[in-house]
Amino acid sequence: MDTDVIAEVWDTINQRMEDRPEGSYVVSVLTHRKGMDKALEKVGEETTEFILAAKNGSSERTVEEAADLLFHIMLALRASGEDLGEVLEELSRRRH
Ligand SMILES: N=c1c2ncn([C@@H]3O[C@H](COP(=O)(O)OP(=O)(O)OP(=O)(O)O)[C@@H](O)[C@H]3O)c2ncn1[C@@H]1O[C@H](COP(=O)(O)O)[C@@H](O)[C@H]1O
Repeated sequence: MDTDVIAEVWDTINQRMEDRPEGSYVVSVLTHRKGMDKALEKVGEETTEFILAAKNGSSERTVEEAADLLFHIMLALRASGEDLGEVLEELSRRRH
């Protein structure tokens, strides 16, 4: 399982906010006029889509929607000024 991809995507999100390249989805969400609400709105949408996919029993859609949800949670974390590393450490502390 490639767990490094989470850290890599987080780094890309931070890099996009430094470089602000044209056409970047990350930049479009994180600089939206609605501010953090845009990222939170996307988390809400993707949560609903994930629930529907899981309830419908579609394996492919469930995987895709879970990826969308995880990604948008990362964007919302960044919009909140939180560090993904702290979340991963919290998860790590809960292991028993
Ligand atoms: N993982 C993702 C990722 N997952 C989903 N998305 C985008 O999220 C958007 C929203 O998905 P929706 O399901 O809501 O689809 P939609 O029909 O386009 O809906 P709306 O955006 O119009 O509301 C889509 O445009 C997808 O392209 C992503 N965009 C970027 N990434 C990662 O972020 C990195 C930086 O992306 P850029 O900022 O675009 O360079 C990429 O290299 C990827 O690693």
